[in-house]
Amino acid sequence: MPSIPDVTLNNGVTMPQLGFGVFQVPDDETAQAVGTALEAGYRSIDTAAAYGNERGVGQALAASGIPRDQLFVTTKLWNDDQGHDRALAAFDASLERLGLDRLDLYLIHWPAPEQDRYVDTWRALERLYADGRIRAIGVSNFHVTHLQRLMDETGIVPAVNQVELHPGLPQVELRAFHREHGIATEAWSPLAKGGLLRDASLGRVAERHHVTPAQAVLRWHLQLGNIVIPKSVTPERIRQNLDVLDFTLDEDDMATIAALESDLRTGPHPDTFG
Ligand SMILES: NC(=O)C1=CN([C@@H]2O[C@H](COP(=O)(O)OP(=O)(O)OC[C@H]3O[C@@H](n4cnc5c(N)ncnc54)[C@H](OP(=O)(O)O)[C@@H]3O)[C@@H](O)[C@H]2O)C=CC1
Ligand SMILES: O=C(O)C(=O)[C@@H](O)[C@H](O)C(=O)CO
Repeated sequence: MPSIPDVTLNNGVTMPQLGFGVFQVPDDETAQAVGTALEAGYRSIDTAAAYGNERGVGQALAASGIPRDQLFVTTKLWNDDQGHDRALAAFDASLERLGLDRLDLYLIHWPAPEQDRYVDTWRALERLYADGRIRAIGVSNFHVTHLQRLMDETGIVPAVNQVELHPGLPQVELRAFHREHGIATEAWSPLAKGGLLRDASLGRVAERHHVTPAQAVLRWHLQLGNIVIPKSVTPERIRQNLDVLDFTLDEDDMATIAALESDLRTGPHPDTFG
């Protein structure tokens, strides 16, 4: 199987374009799922303090025997821990649960605009970055207004914005803003939580390439330049979602998948959540 391509972030750090997400995987099942993913070839793992499974992720990383510099670990700061000092403490707690002394990517999970603390929180992440405790810092679920404010008030451009993104919600304008400012786009729920996979037109694209609908959707993301972190607890699907590197969708295929746009949101709205 070809190797997973890297994306170079705006500070020069490289991140695998295809990783493994663990939302809603219970902590005591996480080590097994992440272990299967690492065995299959994934090297990037996406978790969050809010998922309650950082310990399970850490156990799998430790058990894998894979050298630390070949792994890319992301976790996220939960909304209750926003604010400068709380963020510093939350970071220490996440690292302790993960069993790591350094993180690859730390994200503010949601802007939680009603709290109005994401700029202060961002300054804490900048400090952790300056101290060499995180290789890259970014945000999640930020819209253009939130990104613009961070950049205006701090001058530091996030390396990554992880947002809900799939054919039903392709985030065309946000992706254009990211491109303009050198922010990498990371797609959460890249499979729309499984919701679009029975679509007939998607099925025809998949059939043409002898792949599954999920593989066609992941390939669509990769060709758009998105970083993806599909989640599965099913070993066969974990392996299948990685096997998307040796076929290419043509323009018609890409357009067919793009036509699934329907303003579909599977998660909360960033302007009102948190
Ligand atoms: N920053 C944020 O706010 C958010 C971040 N995320 C991150 O993004 C990751 C992925 O998003 P998530 O919401 O989990 O949803 P996904 O879009 O990755 O879909 C996961 C669902 O699709 C199923 N599935 C996976 N692979 C296949 C396949 N090949 N064929 C058919 N069905 C499949 C899974 O089932 P099964 O497991 O039973 O195999 C599961 O039900 C999360 O795990 C998390 O890391 C997610 C939500 C919000
Ligand atoms: O999975 C995540 O990372 C999320 O932030 C969301 O799932 C979010 O917590 C949510 O769906 C709350 O209802």
